[in-house]
Amino acid sequence: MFDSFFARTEFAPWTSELRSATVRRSDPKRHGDLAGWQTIVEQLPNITPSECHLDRDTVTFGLASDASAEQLQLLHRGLFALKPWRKGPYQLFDTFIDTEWRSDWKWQRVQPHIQPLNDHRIIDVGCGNGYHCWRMLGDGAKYVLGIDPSMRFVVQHSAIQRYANDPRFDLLPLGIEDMPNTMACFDSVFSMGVLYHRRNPINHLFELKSLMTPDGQLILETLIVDDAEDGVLRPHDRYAMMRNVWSVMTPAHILSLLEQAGFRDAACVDQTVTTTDEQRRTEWMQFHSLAEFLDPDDPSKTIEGYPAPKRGLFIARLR
Ligand SMILES: Nc1ncnc2c1ncn2[C@@H]1O[C@H](C[S@+](CC[C@H]([NH3+])C(=O)[O-])CC(=O)[O-])[C@@H](O)[C@H]1O
Repeated sequence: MFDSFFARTEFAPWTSELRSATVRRSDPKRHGDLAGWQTIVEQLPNITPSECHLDRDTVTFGLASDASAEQLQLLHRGLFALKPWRKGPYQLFDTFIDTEWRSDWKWQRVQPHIQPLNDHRIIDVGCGNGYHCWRMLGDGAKYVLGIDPSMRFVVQHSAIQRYANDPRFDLLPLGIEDMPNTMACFDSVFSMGVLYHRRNPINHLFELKSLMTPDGQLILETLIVDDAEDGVLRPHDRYAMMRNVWSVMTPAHILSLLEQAGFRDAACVDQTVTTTDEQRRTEWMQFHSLAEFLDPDDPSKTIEGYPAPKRGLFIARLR
């Protein structure tokens, strides 16, 4: 499943460390459902897409006319069985995957503020099933490595790669903590929606820094709050029903952490409140979504009484 990454010579110095972590993370004993998901992917029909579009809001592989009615039905059934699909949207032949998130909206906020990605080698930390990685390739990136510890998302990616068959994109089942700290070879380092999941935020910034080339750019996107004591809101238990949110910081606090971690020219270039149009329940993600995580009497608050989710986008460099 991960052979294409391990065949790349430019990562040879780190291959053995990354291979051990990949084997450990994808151990079927840790994931009761993994074998079943892999069988679903193996049983997807063989169809060759006549065209692919990575530069569209809906990342698209193939046309309905590329396959028989029976193949289209098998494809739809297989992809649907891999739900919940959180990040997208995607179109595979005649199947439209209407994901929980309009991830294209985030990309529209990011794209105008970053250095062109032409010929960049990129890492996307916490990439989910890889929606934004496809968009990076659509914007001219040379190669994208996505990492995400969730095996379900890795398997969803392998279903898409079955049709995309694109050697410029690998997704490994890794957390940022699995990455070697000497792998400074990425021109753009993306960390979107991960910082608040890390117990030690400045440590996360150092981890990201260690992956960057000296001229590289950091694109950091995370939950923010307008005000908090000492700049940090630490949810007591859950935040918008999420268990693993350790801290939500003010933009000023995040900028100061970036400076402490040795980044230059750090700027907060966008702040956007997440709406129930951007994150919502769909046929492809049938669990509760943002509408159920907000106070029904006051949608400016989460159900726990904290400020409702707002996201900040930060750009920084090393020199
Ligand atoms: N230690 C970790 N290391 C790496 N990834 C992690 C870790 N812990 C959790 N994740 C992964 O980080 C992702 C966070 S979602 C953002 C997805 C995409 N980036 C987006 O911007 O839409 C949050 C959101 O919904 O915004 C999930 O896929 C986790 O599995």
